[in-house]
Amino acid sequence: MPPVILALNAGSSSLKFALYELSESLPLLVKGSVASLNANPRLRLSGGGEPARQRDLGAGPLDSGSAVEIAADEIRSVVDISRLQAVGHRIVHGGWAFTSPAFLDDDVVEELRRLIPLAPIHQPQNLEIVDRAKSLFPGAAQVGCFDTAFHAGRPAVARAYGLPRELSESGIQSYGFHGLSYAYISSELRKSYGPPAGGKVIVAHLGSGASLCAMLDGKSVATTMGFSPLDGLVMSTRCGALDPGVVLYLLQERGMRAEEVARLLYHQSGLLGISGITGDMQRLLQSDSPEARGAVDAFVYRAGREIGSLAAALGGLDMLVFTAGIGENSPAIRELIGAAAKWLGVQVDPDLNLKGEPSISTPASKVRILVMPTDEEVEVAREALRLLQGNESGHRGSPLTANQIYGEGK
Ligand SMILES: Nc1ncnc2c1ncn2[C@@H]1O[C@H](COP(=O)(O)OP(=O)(O)O)[C@@H](O)[C@H]1O
Ligand SMILES: CC(=O)OP(=O)(O)O
Ligand SMILES: [Mg+2]
Repeated sequence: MPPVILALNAGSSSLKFALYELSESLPLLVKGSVASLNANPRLRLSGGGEPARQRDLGAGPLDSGSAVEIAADEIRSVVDISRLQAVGHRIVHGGWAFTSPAFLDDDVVEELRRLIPLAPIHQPQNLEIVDRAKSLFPGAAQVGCFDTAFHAGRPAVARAYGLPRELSESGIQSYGFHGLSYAYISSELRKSYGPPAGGKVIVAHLGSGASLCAMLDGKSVATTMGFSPLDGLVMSTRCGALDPGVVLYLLQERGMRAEEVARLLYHQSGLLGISGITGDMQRLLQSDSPEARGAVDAFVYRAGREIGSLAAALGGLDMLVFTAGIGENSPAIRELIGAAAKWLGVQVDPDLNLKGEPSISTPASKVRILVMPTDEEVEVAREALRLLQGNESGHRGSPLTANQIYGEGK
C-alpha cells in the first residue's frame, strides 16, 4: 500500500483536513472539515469510498485540539495509520525566517511560538495542532507550510511601513497572509492561462478572515493584510484597516488594557461588531435588520476601496477572482463588490453569477471575473511533498535592510 500524507488547515472558524496518496499527483483519499468551531460545529466528509456525509458536533465551542482528534478518528477509519508518512500543517505566520516549508522540529516550533503575538487567534491553535499531531501520529514527519511565504517576494516598498528604519529592520513589516490559498489560485491560473497567469490579477479571498492579493504574472506584489491578520478588509470578527490613533485613544483615554483592546479588535469587531448580531456573512445576508445591512455595506465598501488600491499597485486590472467561503458561495456579495469596482471595467453577469459559474463576467466586461474554489489543503500537501523530496532549499529569509526598503545606494 502506498504511503499517505495528511494536510491540516486550521483557520479562525474551522479545521479543514485532507488525506492524499503520497505520489506526484497527490490522489485525494478523503477530505473533511469541522466548520463553525465557535458555535454549533459540524463535521463534513467526502471520499473514502462513501457518499458525502455530515454530522452535528453539539453546541460548541470546540477547540482546535479536539477538532483534530475528531479528524484523526475519521482518518483512522479510512487508512491504516502506519501508511501515514507525513502531516503537512498550514502555519499562519512564518515571520521573516520561514519563506519556504520546514520540518517542525522543536527549535523551529520554538521560533514559531515567538510569532504568537503577531497572529494570536491562529498561531497558538496551529502550534497546538502540531503538538497533538506529533502524539497522534508519532511515525509521521511534521511539515509546516506558511501563509506568509507567498508574499515574501513583494517589492520592499510594499512591505515596509512608514516607521523609523530600525523598527523596519527589526522585522516590523507587512507579511501578508492567506498565501497558501493565493499560491493555489496562482497555480490554477497558470494552468489555464500559461505563464502570465492572467496578467494583472486581484484575488479576493473572502472567508472568516478576508484579504485581497494583487498578483502580477502569478506573483504577489501587494496584499491587504500586513504585520498581523488584523489589517485590510472588514472581517467576521476582526476590524480590518484602522487608524492607529484609535488604539492609542483606547489605551490612553479609555483606560483599556492591551488584552482588552486585542479582544476588541480580533473577536468583537468586524461584521459581528458592526451588526451586533453575528460575524457569519450567510446569516447577515438572510437578516432584514438595518444593522445586518450596515455590516454587509461596510464589508463591501472596504473591499471596493481596497480593490482600487491594489489596482493602483498593479497599474490596471485584467482579472478579478473570488474565492473562500464568502467569495465562492455568495452571489450577492460578488454582485455588490463587482458594482463597487465598475469604474475599473468590472461587469458581473447576473445570471452567470447566480448560477455560480466559473466565469461570471459579461462579454463587455474589461475585466475577466472568475469564481474559483480554493484548496489550501492540496497546496499544503504539494509544498510538504517538495520538502520531503528534497526540492526545497530550506533557505531562511531575513528582515529587509534599509537599502532594500528605501532603495538607497542604487
Ligand atoms: N452561501 C453563503 N453565503 C454567504 N456567506 C457564506 C456562504 N457559505 C459560507 N459563507 C461564509 O463563509 C465564511 C467562512 O469561510 P471560510 O473560508 O470557510 O472561513 P475560514 O477558513 O476562515 O474558517 C463564513 O462567514 C460563512 O458565513
Ligand atoms: C489568516 C487568516 O485570517 O486566516 P483565516 O481566514 O483562515 O482565519
Ligand atoms: Mg480559511
